[in-house]
Amino acid sequence: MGIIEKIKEIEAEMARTQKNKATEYHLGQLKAKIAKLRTQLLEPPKGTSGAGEGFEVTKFGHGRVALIGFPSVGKSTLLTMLTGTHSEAASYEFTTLTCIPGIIHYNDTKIQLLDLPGIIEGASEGKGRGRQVIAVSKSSDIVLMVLDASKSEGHRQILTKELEAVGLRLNKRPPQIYFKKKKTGGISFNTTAPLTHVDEKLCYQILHEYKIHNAEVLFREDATVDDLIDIIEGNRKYMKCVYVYNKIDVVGIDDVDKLARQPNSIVISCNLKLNLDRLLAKMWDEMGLVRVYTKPQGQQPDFSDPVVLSADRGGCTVEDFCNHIHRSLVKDVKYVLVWGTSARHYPQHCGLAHVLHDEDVVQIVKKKEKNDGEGRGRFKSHSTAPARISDRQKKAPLKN
Ligand SMILES: Nc1nc2c(ncn2[C@@H]2O[C@H](COP(=O)(O)OP(=O)(O)OP(=O)(O)O)[C@@H](O)[C@H]2O)c(=O)[nH]1
Ligand SMILES: [K+]
Ligand SMILES: [Mg+2]
Repeated sequence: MGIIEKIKEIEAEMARTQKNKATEYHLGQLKAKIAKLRTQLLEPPKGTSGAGEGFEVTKFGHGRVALIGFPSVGKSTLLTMLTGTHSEAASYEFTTLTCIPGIIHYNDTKIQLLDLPGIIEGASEGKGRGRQVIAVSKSSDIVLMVLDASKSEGHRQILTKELEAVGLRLNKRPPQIYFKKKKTGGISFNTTAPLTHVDEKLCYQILHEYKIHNAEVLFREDATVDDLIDIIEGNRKYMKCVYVYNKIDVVGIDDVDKLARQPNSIVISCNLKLNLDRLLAKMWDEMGLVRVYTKPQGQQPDFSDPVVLSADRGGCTVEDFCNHIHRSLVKDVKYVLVWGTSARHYPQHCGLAHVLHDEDVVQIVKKKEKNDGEGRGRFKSHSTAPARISDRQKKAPLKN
């Protein structure tokens, strides 16, 4: 029996089983069995990288965004509008068959946008080009789930389920469960919050299913069996997702209003060019990119050429900033001067661990270089509340 058949069989057994206190342990075990099989399913076939022909697109720019959605919701139309790269659009389904990259220039950063074939129910089990599409989505920083505003709301749930089945968790944070496998000592089960979904016995059973007999488990919140399985599997990817409802030109205003009020959602029309600027702003915000401008001593920073950092990709500390400029720079740094919202006063003397904010300005002071003392003077005299540098910059140049 193939893996998919095995999953189907267990799903059928779960559907047959009544949900109550007595069956709780059995159902938990079945969930773990399915999770194990799904992980097996994700392993790329031997001798391939998993992406497949037409899907191996080189990463480019400061971040990557994937367009995911049912066929003919307008993904390719949107890519063409936002990037200027042409991607074939037509009224028939499965017009797009490969991954088509385009570039969005926004806020002095470059974002790679990927158009993908439409996916359908069963994508996680390999229907259509589901597996390739999912592999590409996992490689991106955020997902834009494109939906047809005139079609069933159920599409969003179906797609979310398909992505969950392959280990993607949209707009969720990792469960607050500490888990560590041990060599000996048995299972130690602890909790710092009252649990209503999982008890010690259920936890043991799930671990047993994974053949884990020595481990430390600490629940820091009222997590579920699914959360526990996610932590044990350890291969989940937590991603931001913006729900993009396209084609609002063919929907009544009341329905548009309802969709627009849902969390993480934005309503657009490619045909009428409606709201595309708000979509870009939302996308950019969700990516959490941090632009840092370098200021050479005695000169103004170049505000058109930021170093772009990200908390999700590599981090946003002064050290990350230095490593971005040059790998060997960190060891020469004495301290840095920082202007911007991360600084308590201008300029603030900061060490390598200081966390930078978007639009901060940084001047590096190297170990052997003599500091002229100007920084310290300003440290005392300047107590203005930090503001975005780009706003301040228009009024007065930065000294140092
Ligand atoms: N009414 C309306 N139609 C749109 C809009 N955007 C795209 N379309 C139409 O929707 C159809 C499908 O567009 P595509 O861009 O090919 O959709 P897709 O999601 O890339 O489709 P596949 O590649 O087949 O998955 C085309 O006929 C578009 O002209 C819109 O804002 N409003
Ligand atoms: K289409
Ligand atoms: Mg398309």
